[in-house]
Amino acid sequence: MAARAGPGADWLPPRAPGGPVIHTVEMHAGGEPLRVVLPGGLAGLEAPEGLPLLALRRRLLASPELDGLRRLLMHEPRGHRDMYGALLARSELPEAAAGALFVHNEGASSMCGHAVLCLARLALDYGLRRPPPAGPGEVPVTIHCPCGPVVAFASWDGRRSGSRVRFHSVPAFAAATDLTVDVPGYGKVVVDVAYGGAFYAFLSAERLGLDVSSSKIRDLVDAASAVTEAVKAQFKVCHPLIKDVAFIYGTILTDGKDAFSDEPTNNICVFADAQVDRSPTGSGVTARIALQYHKGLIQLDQTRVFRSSSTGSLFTGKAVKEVKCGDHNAVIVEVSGESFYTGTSTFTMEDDDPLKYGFLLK
Ligand SMILES: O=C(O)[C@H]1NCC[C@@H]1O
Repeated sequence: MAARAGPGADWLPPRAPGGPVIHTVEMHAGGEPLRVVLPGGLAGLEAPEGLPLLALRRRLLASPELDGLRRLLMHEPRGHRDMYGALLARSELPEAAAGALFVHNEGASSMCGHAVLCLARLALDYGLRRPPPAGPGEVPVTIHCPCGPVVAFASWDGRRSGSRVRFHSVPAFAAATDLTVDVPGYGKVVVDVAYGGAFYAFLSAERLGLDVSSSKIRDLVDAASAVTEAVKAQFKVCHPLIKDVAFIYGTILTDGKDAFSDEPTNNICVFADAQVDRSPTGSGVTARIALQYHKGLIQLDQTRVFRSSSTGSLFTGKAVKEVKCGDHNAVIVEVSGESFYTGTSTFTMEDDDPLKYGFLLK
């Protein structure tokens, strides 16, 4: 038999009869990966006509089979502890190019800004959003996220999308400020809690005796994870409109530079199961801007630059409109950044593989 040179009819390896064959598009934004499964690409995740996205997310979280496929895609050997994914499905919102279920090493999140920066491009390039007949220009692309519809704006040159993308967040707000929590190993710690499509605890790393730019990632991850667990245990988070998003997703350690400046401010986001964002974290930038606006540290349309302390990648953020979210004074935040394609993959599995649904090193 001639050696196989590349994809063709017989390229797939021996695999479980009737087992999954999952095609993905691989992207990143600011270094944070995104493994995308297009609508219909994951058996069992089809969204019947009109099924609300949040119901589909609940089904994903409750189904051992679907969670097994999440682990197959996210965990080793096909992924790794810090892999991130978007499982796309039909949305009940007619204006949405797709519904997005964001998955990571532990489960599913409510918002993912770096993913929206990727998905706006993919929607145009893969036909989920028809490009404008008018030809080149900036194109609005609505991605239906668990936190709500997010409108992104991607450039289109008539043939393909461009790498720079921006999006307008869902209403973002400060949920608590100067909250004291007791963090095992660190004592009493003062944090803020804010929502940018997902709830995060915020504090400067120096409050934990660390430096967000020079401390070891391991030390930052351990400290941030301890803060997350403490806030989860000591603060009841709630969202006025969507109960599914009412959970502390992670902790963002900052350089403490919250007052407006033209200089970038550094942060690192630790979320899910000690997972580290390589990007500045789009939903985290959204929540940080909302917090800074709440504290009167920035004005509308003042752009700030956010740098990921893990890779140095940059996103920008600015509050563009005051809104209400229940009783909260909230803002719509515009986040911008660049996303890129890194390839495609096809994943299969063999029935007798004892690690067929993946594993994570502790
Ligand atoms: O950019 C973001 O918002 C996402 N990146 C990984 C963690 C967050 O969901």
